[in-house]
Amino acid sequence: MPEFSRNWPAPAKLNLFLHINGRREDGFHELQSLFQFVDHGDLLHFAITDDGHISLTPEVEGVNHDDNLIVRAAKLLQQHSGTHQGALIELKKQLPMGGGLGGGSSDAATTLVALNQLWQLNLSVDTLAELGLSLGADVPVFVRGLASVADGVGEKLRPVEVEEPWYLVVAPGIEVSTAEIFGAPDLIRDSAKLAQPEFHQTQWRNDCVGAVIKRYGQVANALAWLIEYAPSQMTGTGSCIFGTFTNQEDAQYALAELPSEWQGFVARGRNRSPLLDRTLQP
Ligand SMILES: C[C@](O)(CO)[C@H](O)COP(=O)(O)OP(=O)(O)OC[C@H]1O[C@@H](n2ccc(N)nc2=O)[C@H](O)[C@@H]1O
Ligand SMILES: Nc1ncnc2c1ncn2[C@@H]1O[C@H](COP(=O)(O)OP(=O)(O)OP(=O)(O)O)[C@@H](O)[C@H]1O
Repeated sequence: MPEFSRNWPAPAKLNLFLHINGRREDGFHELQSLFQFVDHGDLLHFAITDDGHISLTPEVEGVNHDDNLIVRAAKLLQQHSGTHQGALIELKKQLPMGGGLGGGSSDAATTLVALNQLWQLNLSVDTLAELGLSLGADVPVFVRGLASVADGVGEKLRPVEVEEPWYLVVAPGIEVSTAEIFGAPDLIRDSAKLAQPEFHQTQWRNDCVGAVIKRYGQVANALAWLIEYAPSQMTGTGSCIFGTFTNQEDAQYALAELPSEWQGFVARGRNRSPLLDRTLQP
């Protein structure tokens, strides 16, 4: 049996705010968003081989092997570096998919960072982030591992230090189509650009939430429930929502009351991702 390098974290992200400032000619939206990580996510294990083959177990339900962002990230790294090494990859999927937690993007970033180290490629973080961008808009922030304000169409990142509260994340059990929400005629897309939006906490909001709750009743119901316990918001284009708590006990208390039709977890906000911490370990 090949030896596995275990427990590479692929944490979830939350968009603490998502302000949409305009729509470009090509249909993409100018936005400002604050990304923070949490200490909960998927876990990946890697064993290095010398046959060039990439395998992933178990398969992710509903995603073809070659479409999986983990496999695509590994193959992209092979192509870019010219290495003949391969990898057996095990995935412990814990994050709900299509929920705005960025699980697929985070898995891809962790694969890039871990294989760069294990294949001894010595590619820079800038190079890995650039490769990651070709896989998805949210991959670079996971590669860099620092809470950041994104600007432009999400590609410009500026690291920031913000509070690290406890969150109760609730998954209403449905997938929201990002393209549908960005295409919605009623989407708010004229928010003012703020010079340093992280300083204006009272103005933090998600401009997509109105368009989402109008179309997805489960998100509206979950938000109405959570807001009774804590200030609550949606992440990305949903469907997941999060309540912000000053301590773990209160978040756990609310989780214990969660209606059985929804899933949820309690996690701590992190300005430095668990992946960044892991890269410093053997
Ligand atoms: C908005 C965020 O949820 C913030 O975390 C993400 O950046 C969305 O990332 P994602 O789910 O990987 O979505 P992408 O595959 O990049 O984009 C899906 C679709 O959303 C729309 N889209 C996305 C980003 C953006 N700045 N403007 C857009 O209009 C486009 O129609 C695009 O085709
Ligand atoms: N390893 C993977 N894990 C999850 N989804 C994957 C993976 N590889 C490919 N996908 C595809 O990516 C889609 C989006 O998954 P993901 O969990 O990243 O969504 P999300 O949390 O809504 O992300 P975002 O916040 O970027 O919108 C899935 O529906 C699935 O088809």
